[in-house]
Amino acid sequence: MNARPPDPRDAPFADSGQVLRRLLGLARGHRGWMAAGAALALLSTLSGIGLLAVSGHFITSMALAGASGAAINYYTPAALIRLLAILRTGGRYAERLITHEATLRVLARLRIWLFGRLVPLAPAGLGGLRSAELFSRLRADVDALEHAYLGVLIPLLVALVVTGIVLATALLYLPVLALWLLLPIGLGGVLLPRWAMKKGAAPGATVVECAETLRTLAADGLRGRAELALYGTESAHAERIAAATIRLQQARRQTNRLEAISGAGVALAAQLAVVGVLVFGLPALHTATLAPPDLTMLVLLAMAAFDAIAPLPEAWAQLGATMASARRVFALADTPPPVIEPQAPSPVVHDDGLSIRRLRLSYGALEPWVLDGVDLDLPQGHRLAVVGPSGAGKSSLVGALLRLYPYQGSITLGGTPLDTWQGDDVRARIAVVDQQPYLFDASLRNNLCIARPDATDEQLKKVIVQAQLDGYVASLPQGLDTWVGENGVRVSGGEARRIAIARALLADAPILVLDEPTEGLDAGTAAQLYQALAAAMAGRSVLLITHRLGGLSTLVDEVATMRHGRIIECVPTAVYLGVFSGAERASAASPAGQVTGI
Ligand SMILES: Nc1ncnc2c1ncn2[C@@H]1O[C@H](COP(=O)(O)OP(=O)(O)OP(=O)(O)O)[C@@H](O)[C@H]1O
Repeated sequence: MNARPPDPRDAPFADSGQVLRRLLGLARGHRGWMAAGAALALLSTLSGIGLLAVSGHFITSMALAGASGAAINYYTPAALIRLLAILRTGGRYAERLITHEATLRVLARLRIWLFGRLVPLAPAGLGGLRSAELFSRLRADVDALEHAYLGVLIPLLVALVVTGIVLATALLYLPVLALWLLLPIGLGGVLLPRWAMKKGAAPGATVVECAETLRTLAADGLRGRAELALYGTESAHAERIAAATIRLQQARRQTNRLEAISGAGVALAAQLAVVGVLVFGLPALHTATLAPPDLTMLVLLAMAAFDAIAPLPEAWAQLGATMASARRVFALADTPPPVIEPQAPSPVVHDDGLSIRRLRLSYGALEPWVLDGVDLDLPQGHRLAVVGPSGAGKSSLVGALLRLYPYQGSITLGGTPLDTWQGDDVRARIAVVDQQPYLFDASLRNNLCIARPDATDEQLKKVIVQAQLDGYVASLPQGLDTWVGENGVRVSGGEARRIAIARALLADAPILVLDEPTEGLDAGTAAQLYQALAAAMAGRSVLLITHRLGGLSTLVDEVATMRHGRIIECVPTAVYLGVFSGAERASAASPAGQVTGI
């Protein structure tokens, strides 16, 4: 139950064919769009090639007819040229529309799929990844996967069909030419792409890795810009960005060099093909085994074949980066959830008594136990404070209660083990105000309504008063429609905490867990808040985690002291506050003096 979550960055190298097949599997439901896009790409390419070949043939025939004075039928080829021109232009337009529609649909599906796989991993399974890295996988890596369809599958299909047609035509007119063409086609269409793919794998993966490092450094630098400026370390941070940029540039230079070499290689192969047509075609003209218009047509067809082959080496060189992105996405998606949902969840009970026995929790296989045998009871309707020095494990206890982290020992809710509950059912019965509550970049109303999307104005008003926020909201010109900014930058720490308390109260859960709810509040507001919470939670359970002793007796019946991941005593609040003076108790609970009176 307490296995260390695997680090997604240690993903084993999976073979590219498997990765591509898995990507295609995820495109299920949009394969019709993908097939239509591929069919249109073929139609427009073949129309273009047909246009070249028919025009060349027609112009040569006209020239010969003009020279010899013979009459030829020019209506049919002229009509065919017009038709092919329309098909090429219209086909190209429709191809762009449909292939992009297909790509966007597949990417949207991939993103939703990946997000769905991430949800059960949070927070325990994502501990090794920073938010910028996660964002990078959800956005940049998923976006890079479009190359698999637009840059690899379609060009490969088009090149296969086109070279097949060109070889078949050559075979029909001049079999020896078909044999010769195998050489430049093999060079430009098979050897160069293989070489480019092999050489492009390492720099491609470096490009992806450096781009992620740069995004992470930029995001970190922006978030921590005040600290960097304060300690004068902007230049050190800038140097790390510069180092990552240089590595990225070097890798890009390598991929560009590969593209240039393979582009030159394909151009050379195209020349070889044309030379071959002339070398074998001209003698055939003399022996009249080939007509002059057919020779023109074969020259143009050979050139057209290389228009289809030209994108292959570059596509294969970029495949390294695409595969690196795909592997990172799959490695993340395949991380097993650290907290496993039960196969047959227990039915929801209506007794909300919590009982904790021999609870142990660590944040990784090699990490120490931060909870090491906690025994604690919170019967229905009771209110308990857990106090103790910083690092004692108080917040970790909340993580275990919410089934956010795997644990050993037992926690029962209404007599039923918590690990037989669905995580969502547990979280519907326990509302939490976190130590660092997160506020979304949205209005105050939106931030509150996360707990209850259909909350009425009356319900909102009630919890705002209970959380001692009414004065603050009344002072806002836009009231509940006030924007709180990214992670609540436009509200103070104390206001953010009270918004989180109002949000938790709105959830109307039978158990309320408050982690340092009075942090950032003055003594008067804190005392009023405790009073209001005591009234709001009458008959329901409260678990309060705090360093501050002031006003405790208003809210809680008992105080449990935690030290080194264990509850060392649990006594009625009056006893706790009465036996020793506040100062003596503070030093008893925390050698560092972190448990304080307000
Ligand atoms: N996500 C995490 N990953 C690894 N270690 C963690 C994590 N969260 C907490 N810890 C460690 O667990 C120990 C207990 O932390 P916890 O936050 O539970 O203590 P606390 O009693 O709530 O402290 P405070 O009063 O300062 O909030 C600490 O040593 C901390 O470093």
